[in-house]
Amino acid sequence: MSLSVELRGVTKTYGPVRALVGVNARFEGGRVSVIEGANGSGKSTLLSILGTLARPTLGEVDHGALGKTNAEVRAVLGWVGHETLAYGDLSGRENVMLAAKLRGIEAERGWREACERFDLASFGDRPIRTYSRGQRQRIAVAKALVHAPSLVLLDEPTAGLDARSTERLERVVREEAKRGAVVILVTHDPAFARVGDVHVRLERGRVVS
Ligand SMILES: Nc1ncnc2c1ncn2[C@@H]1O[C@H](COP(=O)(O)OP(=O)(O)OP(=O)(O)O)[C@@H](O)[C@H]1O
Repeated sequence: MSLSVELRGVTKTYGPVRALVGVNARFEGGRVSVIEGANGSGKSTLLSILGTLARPTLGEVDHGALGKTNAEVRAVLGWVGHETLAYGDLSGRENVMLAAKLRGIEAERGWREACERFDLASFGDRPIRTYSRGQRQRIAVAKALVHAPSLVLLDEPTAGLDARSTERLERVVREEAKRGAVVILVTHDPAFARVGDVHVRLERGRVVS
């Protein structure tokens, strides 16, 4: 069954601020969708609503076969937000293995695959608190994808990445879509945005294309 997420008339307000206004959009599995727009246009808010991490003030979100309840959707969610959540005293390897275990994946296999995919071997055994920003980001993405999630939501995933890591991430993002996942990302990087099959542009909380 093909996967999708659909928003119908989604509005999100924070007090007097209208972060999203009547958004209708459908995101299909097997494609990479890129959300674009200026600072404050509502991109992160949209991603949080798609990931069940925020609730719309008005309107509906239909996750279809991804799940009916928030818990069901979160079980198949791979999320990278602005803060890279990781245990600083544990190594990258331990962080990825823990994420794998929590998701019911065999930890060693989870690490091996992540290590190959994101080239983590050279720093994987050091504590995360000693990492550079880009190294942290690579671990964050590796952790998010360790369970082959069906819904992949990435908020500025190239933050801190060098050209080589950005290219690697582009390949990974395509692979995730190829296996059928709904992949939606936010980026300010025009070169990386070309990974998108579909582009959704927000202006002051409204979809303009
Ligand atoms: N928790 C919050 N409380 C109050 N206002 C908020 C909150 N979160 C977001 N906003 C406001 O909602 C609007 C949309 O914010 P959002 O973070 O979705 O924008 P964005 O397009 O992701 O921006 P950026 O490109 O800067 O990351 C902004 O005006 C922001 O100030």
